[in-house]
Amino acid sequence: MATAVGEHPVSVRGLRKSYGDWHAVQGLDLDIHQGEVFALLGPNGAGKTTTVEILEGVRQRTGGDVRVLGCDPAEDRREWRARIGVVPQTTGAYSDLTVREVVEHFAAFYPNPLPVGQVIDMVGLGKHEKKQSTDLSGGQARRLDVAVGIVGDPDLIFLDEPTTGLDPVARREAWDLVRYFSERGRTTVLTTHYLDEAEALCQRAAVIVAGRVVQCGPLAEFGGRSQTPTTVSFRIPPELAGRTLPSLPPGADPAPVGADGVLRIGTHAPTALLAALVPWAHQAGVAELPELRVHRPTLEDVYLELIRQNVDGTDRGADTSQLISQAGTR
Ligand SMILES: Nc1ncnc2c1ncn2[C@@H]1O[C@H](COP(=O)(O)OP(=O)(O)OP(=O)(O)O)[C@@H](O)[C@H]1O
Repeated sequence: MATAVGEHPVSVRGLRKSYGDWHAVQGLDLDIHQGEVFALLGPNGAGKTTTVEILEGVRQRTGGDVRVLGCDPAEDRREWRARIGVVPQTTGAYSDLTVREVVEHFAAFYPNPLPVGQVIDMVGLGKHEKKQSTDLSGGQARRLDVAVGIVGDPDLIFLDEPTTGLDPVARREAWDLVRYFSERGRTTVLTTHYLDEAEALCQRAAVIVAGRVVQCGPLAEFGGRSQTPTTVSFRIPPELAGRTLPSLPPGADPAPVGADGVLRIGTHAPTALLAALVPWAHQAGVAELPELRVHRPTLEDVYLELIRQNVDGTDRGADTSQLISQAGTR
């Protein structure tokens, strides 16, 4: 029952899922390591929830091999299920129970649940524990979903867009909760459209497009981010207009100045580049370079580029530009 030594908590090979003639997941491979917070990223309709629900044993797969905590999730076993926590994408309906009653009800399914009061406090519902769950606001109801997902003190937690609808403070609290489990060696699979969330919490991520993994690895290296040049840019002031640039560090690559009057220089040595530009500007009487920016590619930059390269009509009926504009905005 325990995950064998050397075995990943989640291991997927050639996963396929079809809904009729629609192939939502088309040969997906994935390994999620023990103790990591792993992000599943991708545009709407890419197959993330389908994949996660197959891993949770909620949906049946069409093909491929799946191991979760050493078991095939299609063979639903009570002890296996007790080791998994799930926060689904949609908010649960908990009928006429108070917050405390809901959490107590779910705690009873697990052999070693966390103390109910502690869980309610952890999700920030301490003040509302006597409230009917049906009377909670959208964000409070989402916190209750998280409480239900973690009360069993799971070894592996699936969080499907857990912070959608939460206010910024509640989002940070939810992040702390993920860190709490991570520090206790638990494994978390986080599906999110918030790239700042992925960057704040996750060591590694996979981007899924049209049911396939198009990129998987450490977020810091995504899309060759660590090797991509930095761009130094500034608006050219009248004093520098028409002047020849100073001698720049090797590899610096100034782009032709466009109609916006901004000079952009790609470089792997931004500090050396600035060290050349600053005395050059001072000599011309320019103490401050207007709108000076040093821009390293963000996760969002590389993500959008990945989607641009790989989108092939992921959402039925959606055109490509719509998919790109959805990416990272939800
Ligand atoms: N029960 C179903 N019957 C038919 N098609 C489905 C069903 N569930 C999902 N799909 C389709 O499978 C594709 C993948 O859906 P899925 O919910 O896995 O995407 P997702 O990546 O989680 O999207 P989102 O980011 O919008 O939550 C979509 O095109 C969706 O319409």
